[in-house]
Amino acid sequence: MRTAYSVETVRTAERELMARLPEGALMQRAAAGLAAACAEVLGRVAGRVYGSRVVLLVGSGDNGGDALYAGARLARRGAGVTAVLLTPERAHSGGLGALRRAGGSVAAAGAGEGLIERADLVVDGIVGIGGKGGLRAEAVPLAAAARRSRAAVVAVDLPSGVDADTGEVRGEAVRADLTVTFGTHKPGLLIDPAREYAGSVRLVDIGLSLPDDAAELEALQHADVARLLPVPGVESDKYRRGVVGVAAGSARYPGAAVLAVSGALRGGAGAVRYVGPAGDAVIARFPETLVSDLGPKRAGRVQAWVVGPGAGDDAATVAEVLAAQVPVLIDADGLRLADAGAVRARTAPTLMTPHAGEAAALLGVSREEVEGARLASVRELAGRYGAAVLLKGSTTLVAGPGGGPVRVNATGTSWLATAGSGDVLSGLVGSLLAAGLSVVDAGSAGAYVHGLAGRFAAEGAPVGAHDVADAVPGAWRDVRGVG
Ligand SMILES: NC(=O)C1=CN([C@@H]2O[C@H](COP(=O)(O)OP(=O)(O)OC[C@H]3O[C@@H](n4cnc5c(N)ncnc54)[C@H](O)[C@@H]3O)[C@@H](O)[C@H]2O)[C@@H](O)CC1
Ligand SMILES: Nc1ncnc2c1ncn2[C@@H]1O[C@H](COP(=O)(O)OP(=O)(O)O)[C@@H](O)[C@H]1O
Ligand SMILES: [K+]
Repeated sequence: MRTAYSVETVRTAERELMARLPEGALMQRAAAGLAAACAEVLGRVAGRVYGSRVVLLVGSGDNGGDALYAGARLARRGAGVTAVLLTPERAHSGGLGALRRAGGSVAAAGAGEGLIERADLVVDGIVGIGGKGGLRAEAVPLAAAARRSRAAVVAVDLPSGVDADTGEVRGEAVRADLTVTFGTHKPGLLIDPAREYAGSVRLVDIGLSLPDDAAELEALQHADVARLLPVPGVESDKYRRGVVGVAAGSARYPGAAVLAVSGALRGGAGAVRYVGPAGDAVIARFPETLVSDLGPKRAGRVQAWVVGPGAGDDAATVAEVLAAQVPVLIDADGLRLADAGAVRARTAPTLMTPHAGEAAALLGVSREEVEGARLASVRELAGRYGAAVLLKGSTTLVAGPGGGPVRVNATGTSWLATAGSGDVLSGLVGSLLAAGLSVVDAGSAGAYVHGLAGRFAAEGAPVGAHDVADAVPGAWRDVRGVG
């Protein structure tokens, strides 16, 4: 499991560690890791460190100090290192001394942009976890020059200008090819839009110890998901594996029912029960489905329900499903049709799976506001509804009903932005619920497998939602390391 911690938690852990170490030791650890990563990048872009051109963008805090000490290490290996100081009177004095002693120099006022244009590597040490808001005016032209330049950009701890705790980007920020972060991931490195600014992320261990229960974010990895995915035992039968009910589709949108069932059949439940007006279309495509036209209450036992994909205006079915004493996943039209009081009153677990537009409608804000503040939005929805919430998008977030770390999933690909792929996800996750996973585990493991399936199906070319469903077994095998 990959975890990310808030700035406050990082600061506390840093203080504790610093009290036990000689002064400056932590910064030296950070600088050593940063310099090693920069040397690798220089090997790729300039062929070697010796003789390469490195520009350090140095702000007024310790983030700039890291950049200066790393720059000193590169200068000792023969790189031509020049520091551009954003506030010369407040630059880290120890780091500046080290850089000068190693043969590095400080740029003359106004020379920054020209230097960046000719550089092989730009090291962004403008601001790290001490940053507030977007880049300040004096840093904006430098960030723009770095973007124009053919130089590689390595961000120190965080791309300057992004919010470490939320992933929000208000105003200008540095766009990095690589971010070298210290001690732990910060939430902003894992959540869009900031995640995109970070490029790839490398974690340098500086010896911080962080409490397991204080993580802000958790990102499942293959091994975590492999442990969660249900696998039938020798004594299993279809009922013991769980039956998932799918109440979806309408005369207008029969395809949503077919796609939700296609996901459900690949999600680990022993049987899929379909309820709704698209039974013929479902059976034609998936004859193994148990189809009923009696409505959710009389359709027979299920261990979990999925309601809402393509449901049109069928509020009665949504209400009937919400009255069931089993886990319920509410998606798409179901989110609009569900009575908020009925959702809050449920005693069995509930998982809501909006995309940003649906989340915006539920919260009464704009889509852009949700996309700009995903973490706050998913937590707010979970709190309001007393339900788990899976917010879809480029990084999918899953918040539990009672707080705790939010799960983040980044296995997806933008090729998944295709009509109906969310219906496949809802069926898949519903099936995992029926198999007995908790709402947060089902949502995050389902999003993981679905994202991977999207990648496998697309491989760089457009796909339809049914291709994603077809790729789920391959993703599942990949996660389990079989086949
Ligand atoms: N505390 C420690 O022991 C360690 C800290 N490390 C580094 O130290 C950083 C934190 O250092 P600081 O607490 O000094 O904080 P930063 O260096 O992140 O930033 C603080 C400074 O930036 C200015 N600033 C704030 N917002 C700005 C903005 N939007 N644009 C431009 N300037 C802005 C502030 O006026 C302040 O002077 C970490 O991100 C990491 O890089 C590492 O060396 C590891 C060890
Ligand atoms: N840019 C993106 N990058 C990665 N995944 C994405 C992106 N856009 C959408 N997705 C994923 O694709 C799926 C789309 O679901 P949704 O928006 O509900 O579509 P639909 O309602 O058409 O089924 C979700 O799993 C979502 O996380
Ligand atoms: K930085």
